[in-house]
Amino acid sequence: MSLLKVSGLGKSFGGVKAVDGIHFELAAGELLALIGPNGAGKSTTFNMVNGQLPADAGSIQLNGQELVGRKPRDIWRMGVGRTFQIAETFASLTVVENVQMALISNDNRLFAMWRKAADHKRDEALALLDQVGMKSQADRPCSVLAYGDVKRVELAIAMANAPKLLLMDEPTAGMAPKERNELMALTKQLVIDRNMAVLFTEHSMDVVFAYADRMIVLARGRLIAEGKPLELRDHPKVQEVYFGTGKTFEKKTAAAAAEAA
Ligand SMILES: Nc1ncnc2c1ncn2[C@@H]1O[C@H](COP(=O)(O)OP(=O)(O)OP(=O)(O)O)[C@@H](O)[C@H]1O
Repeated sequence: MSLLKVSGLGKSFGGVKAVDGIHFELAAGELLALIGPNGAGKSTTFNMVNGQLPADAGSIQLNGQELVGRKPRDIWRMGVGRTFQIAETFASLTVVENVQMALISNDNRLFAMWRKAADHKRDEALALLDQVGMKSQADRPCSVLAYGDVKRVELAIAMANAPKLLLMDEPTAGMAPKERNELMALTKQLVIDRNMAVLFTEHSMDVVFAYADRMIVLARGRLIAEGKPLELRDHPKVQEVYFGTGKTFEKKTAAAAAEAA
């Protein structure tokens, strides 16, 4: 059975059908890219999956349990996580303190306890940092980290809730190609090690082709294609929606095709 099953999902804003009856599934251990040009409905879909936006129509099931109609906090407790950027106020905390905060909040402990409990969950936080390669920088303030390292800490924070499904909205935005590849390779490793599913939006086709197990393509709220990235590369509808946006897929050269075979 799929971990996530989305059927007939729809949302309109005034007369605009932002998401128009889409269906897709996602299995544990899978990285699924959600792509599409600006205004295609990607953010609206994300916001319905984690409960920030109520759906007008359709169903979103996690392990057979309906998410539509539930509050974001309940959906988070059921195992749907989301990466959030470390807020400015948290930049003053150290790397390990940021992860401890996430663990404490997951335990529903009062924030007020924090000051008295600086060691609380430290070992657990260090174990999470180890998984993202940031244990050695645990006691540095987040404010001094390189951008790629901040992204790793954000991943560790998202892991504190042990999500079954992690939503990542443009995880590699603003990153240089090397950092981008490192972050996605790490994400893929976490997906495998934890048998977790990831749904991510991405503007870089290089990232999608290199790391996504499957991709779904939205255009004007409709799902126009679904499949393995390299199989969809030359799909006429996918070519069409990207045409003129500067993000057209390049046709594979004979040499590249031979290399991939
Ligand atoms: N709160 C809102 N109120 C009114 N219209 C909205 C709202 N949110 C989204 N829309 C409209 O719904 C459509 C889909 O928007 P959405 O943000 O989901 O697209 P997207 O694929 O995430 O785009 P981008 O890549 O630019 O972030 C667009 O036409 C957008 O203008």
